[in-house]
Amino acid sequence: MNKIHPQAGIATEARSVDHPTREEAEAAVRTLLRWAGDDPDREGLRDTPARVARAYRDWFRGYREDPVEMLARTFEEVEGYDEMVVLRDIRYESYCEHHLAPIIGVAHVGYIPTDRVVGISKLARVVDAFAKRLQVQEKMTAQIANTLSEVLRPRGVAVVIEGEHHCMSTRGVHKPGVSMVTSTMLGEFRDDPRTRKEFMDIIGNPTNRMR
Ligand SMILES: Nc1nc2c(ncn2[C@@H]2O[C@H](COP(=O)(O)OP(=O)(O)OP(=O)(O)O)[C@@H](O)[C@H]2O)c(=O)[nH]1
Ligand SMILES: [Zn+2]
Repeated sequence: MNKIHPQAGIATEARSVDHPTREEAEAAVRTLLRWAGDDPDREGLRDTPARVARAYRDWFRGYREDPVEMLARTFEEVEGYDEMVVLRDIRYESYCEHHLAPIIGVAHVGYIPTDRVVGISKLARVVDAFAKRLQVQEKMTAQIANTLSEVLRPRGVAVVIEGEHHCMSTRGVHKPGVSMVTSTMLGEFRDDPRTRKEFMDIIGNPTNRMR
């Protein structure tokens, strides 16, 4: 079951799974090494299952992070600042849930505060908390926007994500340099075309940004 945060009704954790032991995880890596056509007992590969198990803890650390808690501390003394706040070009590394291949790109996050703002590093932390999981880009975009909207209760939230999917560039259709662009606009960003345009002007033209 997902852990539902009481404050916001947001699913903040992946489904709790029957967590394997480290030995089981390493055995699975040995199997994949054999599947690749190599010998897991040769010297160079002997420590690889342990390394991969450790790497998975890093690549998928988002399952152990709570984006709602990250947004808990806010600041009210902003002299009535009520214009758009934008953090652009937040580099992220995520993983395609279909092939386990990297999705690498940048996220742009904007919101219009009501009476309180959040530390800007927290916006980047929320991006990472969702990125460091197995993802579909559309879902990641919506999760980031919905979390900011439900926790901060701002007048609007905009999230644009660009991603190069390595499952498309290094295998399958083999199309390097293609970027997928997704967006979720909520509140004033969705309702007011001028607000949306101001945000899009601030983040600029996505073309070539990732290269
Ligand atoms: N919409 C969307 N599609 C994705 C994302 N990541 C990967 N995909 C696509 O998911 C699809 C999975 O298609 P399948 O036909 O089941 O898998 P496949 O046979 O490996 O497909 P190919 O990649 O075309 O070789 C592929 O078209 C991927 O390009 C994503 O974040 N969003
Ligand atoms: Zn993929």
